[in-house]
This record gives sequence, C-alpha cells and structure tokens, in this order.
Amino acid sequence: MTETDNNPVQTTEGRRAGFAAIIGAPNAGKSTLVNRLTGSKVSIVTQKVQTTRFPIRGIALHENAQIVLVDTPGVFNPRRRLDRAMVASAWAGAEDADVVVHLVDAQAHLGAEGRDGTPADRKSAEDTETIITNLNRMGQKVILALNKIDGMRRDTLLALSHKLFETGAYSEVFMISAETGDGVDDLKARLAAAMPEGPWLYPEDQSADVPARVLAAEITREKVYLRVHEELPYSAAVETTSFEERADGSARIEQTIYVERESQRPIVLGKGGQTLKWIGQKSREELEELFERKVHLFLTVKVDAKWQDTKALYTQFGLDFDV
Ligand SMILES: Nc1nc2c(ncn2[C@@H]2O[C@H](COP(=O)(O)OP(=O)(O)OP(=O)(O)O)[C@@H](O)[C@H]2O)c(=O)[nH]1
Repeated sequence: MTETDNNPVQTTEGRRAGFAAIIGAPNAGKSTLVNRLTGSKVSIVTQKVQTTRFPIRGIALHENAQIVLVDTPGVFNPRRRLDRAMVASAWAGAEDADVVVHLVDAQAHLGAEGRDGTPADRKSAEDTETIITNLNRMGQKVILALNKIDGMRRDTLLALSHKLFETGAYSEVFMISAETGDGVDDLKARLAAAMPEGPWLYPEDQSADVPARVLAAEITREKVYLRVHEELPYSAAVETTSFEERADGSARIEQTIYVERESQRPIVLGKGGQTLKWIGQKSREELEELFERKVHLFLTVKVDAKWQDTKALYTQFGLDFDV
C-alpha cells in the first residue's frame, strides 16, 4: 500500500483480529447476541430450542479489531451421531478461540431456583452446570455473560453472578440483554481487546456477506447429508460460489457440491437427477425462510480428488462427521 492510496497506511496499523467462541445452553440467546454484535441477521432466532444447528460465523468490528464469532450449537446430552458431532464441534471451536464467552440465561437460572421454574428452566440450569464442568476442564478462563437481565432486579442478579463466579470457571462477568442491547457494547469492547494483534482475517468489504454464504452452504450440506449419508458418509463439501441480491428483492445463489471420486457423482445426482432435485428443493425452501425472500438456487456437482487436503480447513467451522 502506498501513501497515495485512499486508505492511509496508519489505518492498518495496530489492527487486531481473532476468534471469539460463544457457548451456552439452548435458548440462552446466542443467536440474538451474535446478531446484536455483528449488526446483521446471520442466525435464526426462534423460540424453539436448538435452532442453531451449525457453528455459524458472524464478524463483529470494533475500532481496529475484527472479531470472528463462532456461534456454537446448543450443548446438550448427545445421543445421535450427528448430535455428538455438533457437541464436539462446539467444544473444538471453544478451545481454538482467543476468547470464550459463556452465555447464561439469567431468567431461566433464577426460575430453576424458585418454585415457579418450568422444566425448560431446570434443563437450562442443568446444561449450565454441565458447561461449567467442561469449562473447568478446558483450563482457559472464560467470560461469563449473564443474559436476559431486562426486567430483573439488580440484587438478584448480583447474587446469581456471585454464585456462578465462585465455580472458578470465569475471569470476569458481564451483565447484558442481547435483546435490548444493554451492556453489549461493553462486552464487545472487551472481546476486541482480547483479539491478538495482527492483520484482519477477512477483507473489510467481504465481512458482511461471509456469514450468509457460509450459512447457505451449510444448509445445502445438511440436505446432502440427510439424503445420501449412507452412501457418502464423509465426502461431500458445499461451497457458495455466487450470492447475488437481485433488483426484484430475490436472491440468486450458486453452489458447488464437491465429491471426491467420479463414482460418487451419480449418488448425489440420483436417478434422472432426482436426488439433486430433492436437495435443491429442500435447501431452497429453508433458504427462503431464513433470508425472508425468494431464492433461485443453482447447484453443480464437481469431482475434486484433493478435497481431503482441504478438509481440515473446511471443517474448522463445519461439522466433523468423523466423531
Ligand atoms: N427477555 C430476553 N429475551 C431474550 C434475550 N436474548 C434472547 N432472548 C430470547 O430468547 C430466545 C432464544 O434466543 P436465541 O438467540 O434463539 O437463543 P440461542 O441460544 O441461539 O438458541 P439455540 O439456537 O436454540 O441454541 C428468543 O426468544 C430470544 O428472543 C434477552 O436479552 N432478553
């Protein structure tokens, strides 16, 4: 870069970038927090538990820092193989991160302690205990973010924060409301400070559309997995090659499904292309719901023998089906 560039040299100096893992029981408010931190809609927010089915990245910017958020899937007791993969992926994401935030639903926690607690409150408190046990095992100090403080009494919150802090898992406590944004700026500044010095991990102008592309690829990959996992357990990857918003408000998405061997292509295509059609249809329906717009989805199947080599990179934020 030269002095004559529009971006003067000093803007890239003192930059920070890294990963922040957000871990928490289902329904703790992780997606809401990620959306609040990034300012964009990257995760599905719903009343239903376990809607975050894959680790989605969002990118938050704070002054000179780029914070790549690893939005971990719900941590629950894994039964099915896919669930185990998700839990393993959650903890792997946490261990690799520069900073870990444990998000706790303060309202559910207090509900579980009182007489009016619902079964969901008790489950949430149980999950929090499981997470604390794992956090202590991990050996890395974690930031406790007590969420949903809106409408809660300060003294009750302080007592809860004190109790959780005594577990020894945390280095500090933030009280936030992901919904109203209360306390979120302070947490964001803290995450920014925890990022190591270095160049940004993503170009500035790409920050906004990375999550949507990754999310769209994960949705199609899930459909591939659902349909052909018996014949093709580990060897498909999906990449979003183009994501365009069109003037009529719809989105045109092009994706490539990679398989390792020529013999695997017909598995994904199916008889007369029926399997690929099913994958495309299911994925498009979910993408339309997620992006709240009409989606034109174009899928291509390619053979890439080197896929195993790039697998490590790819699975960094995806599910590891080898678990
Ligand atoms: N009152 C209140 N509700 C919140 C707050 N943050 C999130 N919620 C609500 O809690 C519910 C769960 O939020 P999500 O962001 O979907 O939670 P999650 O942890 O991503 O959930 P999973 O994806 O199921 O793991 C939603 O109904 C949110 O509107 C908050 O600060 N205050």
